[in-house]
Amino acid sequence: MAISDDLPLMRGLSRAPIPDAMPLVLASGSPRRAQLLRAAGYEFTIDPASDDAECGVCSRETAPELVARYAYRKAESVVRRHGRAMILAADTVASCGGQILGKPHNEEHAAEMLRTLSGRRHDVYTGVCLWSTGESRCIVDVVRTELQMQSLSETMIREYLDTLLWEGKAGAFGFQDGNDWIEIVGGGSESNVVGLPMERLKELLENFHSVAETIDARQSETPTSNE
Ligand SMILES: Cc1cn([C@H]2C[C@H](O)[C@@H](COP(=O)(O)OP(=O)(O)OP(=O)(O)O)O2)c(=O)[nH]c1=O
Repeated sequence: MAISDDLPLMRGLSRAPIPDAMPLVLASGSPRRAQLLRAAGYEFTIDPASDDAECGVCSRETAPELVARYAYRKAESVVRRHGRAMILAADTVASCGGQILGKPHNEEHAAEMLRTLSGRRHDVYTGVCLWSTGESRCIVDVVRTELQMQSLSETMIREYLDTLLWEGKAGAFGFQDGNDWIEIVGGGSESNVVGLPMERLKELLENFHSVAETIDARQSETPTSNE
């Protein structure tokens, strides 16, 4: 098994201009999101969202609703620190059999998640929020990618846990980790699985002026996604 956390070459890594040539700010501490943006040719600065942007789980929330809400909250948590800028935030979870799998708290939690995913179809959802501070307008969108995990033995799970590659990854598994345990079903977005749907991001930037909503009208709620 490879033990590199570098991203493999991915499809769909091209950039769109930032509306009104605003400076782009990535409100994320995820190394994968920064790597994807760099690989696509974006110039940006990084200002990670507050940790408390991810607290407060609503028990009846679906995975797409959760990632939309968290992406919005992450963007909101950095907005006041910036003048005229386009803020980009995202949140990623896996969803399997009705369970939402976020980042594991520890090794045993990671082992449980891998046992849940073993041999099963599941989805990875990433919520993306683009927030233009200048006009106080934002857009939140969610992309789903369907995946198939092969059956994992306890030995495979323990060996993977020993690499520590599960740390900080939703569902305790990195699609990019260099083994062939997991496959995308039906040609979905690879970059979405790794934390930022680059194809959708480009579309959102290209259409920002026609799709973004004013922040006041939203009253801090996030839209329900169709995904
Ligand atoms: C499913 C999957 C997720 N991930 C990562 C992407 C995200 O970094 C992470 C999910 O956690 P997030 O909470 O979405 O993001 P983060 O905590 O890393 O960063 P921030 O909140 O500052 O934006 O899981 C992979 O790297 N590979 C995968 O295959």
